[in-house]
Amino acid sequence: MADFVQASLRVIRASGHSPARIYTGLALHVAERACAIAPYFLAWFWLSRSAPFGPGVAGPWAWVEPAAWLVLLVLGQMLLSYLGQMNNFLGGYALTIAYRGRLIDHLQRLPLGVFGRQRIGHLASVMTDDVKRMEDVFTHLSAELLASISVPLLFAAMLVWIDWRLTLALLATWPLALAALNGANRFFLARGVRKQKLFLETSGLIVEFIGGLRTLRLFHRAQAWLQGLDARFAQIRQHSMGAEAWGGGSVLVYRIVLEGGLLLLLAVAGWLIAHATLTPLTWLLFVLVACKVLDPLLDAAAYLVELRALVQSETRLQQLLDEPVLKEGGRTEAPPGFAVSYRHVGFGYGAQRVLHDISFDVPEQGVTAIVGPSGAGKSTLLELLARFYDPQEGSIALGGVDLRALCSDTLYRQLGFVFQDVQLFDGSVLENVRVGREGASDGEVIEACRLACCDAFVQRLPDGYATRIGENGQQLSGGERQRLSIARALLKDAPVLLLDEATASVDAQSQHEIQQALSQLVAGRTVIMIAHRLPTIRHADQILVLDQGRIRERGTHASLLAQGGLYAQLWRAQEAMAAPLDGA
Ligand SMILES: Nc1ncnc2c1ncn2[C@@H]1O[C@H](COP(=O)(O)OP(=O)(O)OP(=O)(O)O)[C@@H](O)[C@H]1O
Repeated sequence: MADFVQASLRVIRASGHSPARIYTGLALHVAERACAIAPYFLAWFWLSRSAPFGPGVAGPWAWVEPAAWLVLLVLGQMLLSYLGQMNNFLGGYALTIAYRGRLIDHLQRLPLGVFGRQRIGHLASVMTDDVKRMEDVFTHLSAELLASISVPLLFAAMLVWIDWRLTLALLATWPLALAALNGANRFFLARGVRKQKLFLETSGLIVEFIGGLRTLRLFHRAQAWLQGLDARFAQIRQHSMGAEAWGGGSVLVYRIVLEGGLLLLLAVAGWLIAHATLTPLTWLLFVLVACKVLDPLLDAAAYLVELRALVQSETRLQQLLDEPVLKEGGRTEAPPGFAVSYRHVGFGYGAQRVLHDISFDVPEQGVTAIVGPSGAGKSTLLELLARFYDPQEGSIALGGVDLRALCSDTLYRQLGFVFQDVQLFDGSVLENVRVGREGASDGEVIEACRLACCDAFVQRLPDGYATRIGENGQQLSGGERQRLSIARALLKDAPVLLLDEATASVDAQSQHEIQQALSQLVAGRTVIMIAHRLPTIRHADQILVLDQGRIRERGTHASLLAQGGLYAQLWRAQEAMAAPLDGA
């Protein structure tokens, strides 16, 4: 319970929204519950004052006052219930909207490197399922839980006043029952963490399975994956059954101990009646009320599952909120120039060191190409310039200004990107290219597409530039997607261009068209490009050869060939691969 309260308070704090409305709703719910139980005590009170139980004589109109009170209580209960619910709904939704806004804002400020593919399934689950759970808690569960707890407490307060001995008998088993419930809670919480982890891993696998189904089926691996998923489900089932068997036992103990209070009550009442110290009316009241007191407490055990889920969801959301955001620099004006310099840059993913002591300069409007074997750290080197991450050692400057001093919007305004992994959205071609520059006219977008050699294939689409291209542009070929991303970059017209050449994976005609589009794009810009096909960078001003995270060689194409080192080896290897094809 303490975990639940702390988790709820953390959510309230994180949302930055006033919880006044929720508290009002909860207070109204308690008042509503008080109206619901009041008739028992009023009946006891009137009956104990009048015949045959009390000294008074019931007149013909004696029912009028109790009836009026009853009507008043029912009306009050209805009104309080309505107002309580409204306050809880409105307050709960407003708070969770603010909380979700805070999470989205936080996500937006995380370093771009955090959104690696492996995290998308996890993030999607956290941002939908876990936030939805918070919404349910603040709009429904908290009120129901408070009602479950407040009813027994209100009853107990009244019963103590009527007969403390019977009340004591009724309450005597509560501490033991609560201890059993607490034990069950701790047990479920510990098991639940592992179960949730299994769930999250499994949903990540399902996302990956659906995303990669085409490849898996083509390679006849779908069945093997399904077996892997089945094994995961079996693990979850086994884990859940273990948890239910043991945890369910504790809940059963809680219920038995709680209901044992009824037996104790009857025994004490019998003893008191035998000693003539208890009126039959008070005995009747306690017997009637005892079940009403216990019912909500028994219900409270059922909320245990939801409380546990809430605590776990909140933990995951808090972990997300605890992820360090990208430190924003204060400088909002563009740097005075667009030369790039890396100084003693070192970087690693966790314990794995990927870049070591990297220093180089990219002159303004010059083309610097990065080549090297797979896994050498080329993409990482480029991503550091876009602040996907900050270097752990050394610094990177644009126009002489350290990237960390620049506001990220200012930095991104100076950078154009053409990466291998082109992200397209389920909108029209026009909308997708316009992502490059908000507010660009249709004419400007079409002109950029024309320069990027997109016009011909776009015209062939059913509705031309208005054609919707499906989620992530699945209706387009790799080369077409690539050219749309070049059109975007052309439209953005940023002075610095980061290019991850992807022509290796497309056919010769597409390669030619992409090359043509790129030559439009690189003109007059500071360019850093990762090159996979060495012929495309023969004319680069500078070529850096990266190997195992270190710059092994640097120079022009001719000077590197003359050196006869790694670059010359790579060149010869590519020539040898191309030769049979050229000869064919
Ligand atoms: N997000 C990440 N988390 C952990 N390790 C990563 C991540 N991205 C890359 N790596 C690792 O860092 C090393 C360098 O990767 P990087 O993608 O920078 O190399 P690369 O030279 O661009 O390779 P390629 O030419 O195959 O794309 C590799 O060992 C890779 O496994």
